[in-house]
Amino acid sequence: MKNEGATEDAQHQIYCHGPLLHTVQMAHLFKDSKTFVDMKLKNRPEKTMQDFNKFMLKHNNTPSELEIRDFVDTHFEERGKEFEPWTPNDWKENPEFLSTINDPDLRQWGSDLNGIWKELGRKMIEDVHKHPEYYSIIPVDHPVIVPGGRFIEFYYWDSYWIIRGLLYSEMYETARGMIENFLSIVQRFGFIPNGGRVYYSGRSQPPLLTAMVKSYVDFKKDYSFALEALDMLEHEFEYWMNNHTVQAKGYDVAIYKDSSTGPRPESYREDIITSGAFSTDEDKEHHYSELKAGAESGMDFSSRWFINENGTSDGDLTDLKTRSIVPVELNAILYWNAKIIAEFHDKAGNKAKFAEYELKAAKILEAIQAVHWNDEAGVWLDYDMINQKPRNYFVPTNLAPLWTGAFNSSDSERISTSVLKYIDDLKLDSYPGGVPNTLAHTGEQWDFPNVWPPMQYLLIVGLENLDTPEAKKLSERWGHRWVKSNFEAYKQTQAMFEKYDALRFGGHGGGGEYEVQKGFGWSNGVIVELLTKYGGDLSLSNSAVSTGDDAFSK
Ligand SMILES: OC[C@H]1O[C@H](O[C@H]2O[C@H](CO)[C@@H](O)[C@H](O)[C@H]2O)[C@H](O)[C@@H](O)[C@@H]1O
Repeated sequence: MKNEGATEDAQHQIYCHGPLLHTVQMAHLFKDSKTFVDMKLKNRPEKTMQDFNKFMLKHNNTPSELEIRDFVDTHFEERGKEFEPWTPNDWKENPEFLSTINDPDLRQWGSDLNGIWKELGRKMIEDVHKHPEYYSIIPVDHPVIVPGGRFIEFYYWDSYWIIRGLLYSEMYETARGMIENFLSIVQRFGFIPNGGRVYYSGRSQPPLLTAMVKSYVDFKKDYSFALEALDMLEHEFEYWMNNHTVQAKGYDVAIYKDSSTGPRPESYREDIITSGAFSTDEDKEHHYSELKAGAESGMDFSSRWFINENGTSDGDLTDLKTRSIVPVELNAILYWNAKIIAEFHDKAGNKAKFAEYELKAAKILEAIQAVHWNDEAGVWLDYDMINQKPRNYFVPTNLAPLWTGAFNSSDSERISTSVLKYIDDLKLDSYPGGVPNTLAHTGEQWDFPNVWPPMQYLLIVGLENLDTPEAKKLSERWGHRWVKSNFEAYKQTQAMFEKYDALRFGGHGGGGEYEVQKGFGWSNGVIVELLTKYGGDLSLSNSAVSTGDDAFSK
């Protein structure tokens, strides 16, 4: 019988940490560091490690780049070997949402986006299930829709917007399969890794599985699925509450963090380079943890996570202090999870469990009010635990409680007035390409001028949830502008991008450590939903683009 522990250990020594990973990644054989950790092994992991040890001995521990390339060629297959061609069974040429779109060009675009689901589908070959140790991919039973480009596996938070898009496209079986994969992953790992690779298994991403189940259940009116999922949803919720909470201002609040050691395997060289600013191994290790916590937030990377010596957000990656910042949206999402779990228990008639989760939600809401709400700014703010003060910097997530319902609806009028004033003061409505993620120009991809689809969605839905005429009007304006700007980019390039440019109507984003990616899962999901929402009255002929002059009613 094979020693499974030793096999897993060897697999992790190749894909997650150790001298083989270090040697190959530092040789810079591939333009994108992620390429190597996605490659399949030609031999069992133990044999690969034995060969590597002999190889290092033979070359006196200093092999040349050519020799390392030769080692990789003889021991690894090119990336992508884990998948087989797949067309989703439930793909429909003409889902209902298309017929609700009046403008013919927008309708054609909606149809193109519906077609892209087929290109983004990935099904694993049987061998992955039989011999998972040869791969870095995490085996799952059902096919998935991936973000696209370099991202050829599932990503946790991306899947929320992808699944909603699939539901609007009536691809119920694919959407449900993706959720079932996640439920089985919670069973196996206790939580959901950042993405579908073993090298992502020290961290997660914003916990949106419960909201995915809620979306599915609302679309299909199928509460039985919610009840089947309940155990695992509770399990994931408890994972976050038990492993990711700290005390701030006397309240239990959640933060992003990571449980592994060393650089990110998929960006190994990049992390070694930035860690050069630190002299001790301990400081380097802290830096890696901050980077991985940033990746867990999904906003990798952003000045949002910088705290410099003066307690401000000016700086660079060496100032990352992700683990010392209490993020608004994470707590707002956990509140949402508790409320949804309570609702599912209520449906199931579990009175005690319903009350238990209502209480958990109420406690989180209290913490959000006390730690994040800021009267002076008029919105919620992240909290700096080092300097024990709020971080008054713009991020769309400052409005996250509106999206997840983590506010008292009886306060809507008051919140609406202050949030709209905040938006006005910061001139957030003045950007032709959408609301930027921050107002800081750092060159990092989650900073100015990049605009991210999930964050536009958060703002549009959040303002709408405020349910005041002014907030709803702005929500619709931003929704229309987002659709038109994405359409313009698509018209010019025939592509959907992972991020866009606030400064250019129809411009795509850039910056950060990898090239801007096309595809793109969450971008398509958001537009399919917005086309369904606005398609009846949205017209391209009236395509004047606001630069803020006709901003929401003042
Ligand atoms: O390889 C660098 C990083 O890439 C991922 O992050 C970015 O893409 C993800 C997929 O679209 C998205 O979920 C994330 O918000 C983006 O910043 C990956 O998630 C990171 O862990 C990885 O280090």
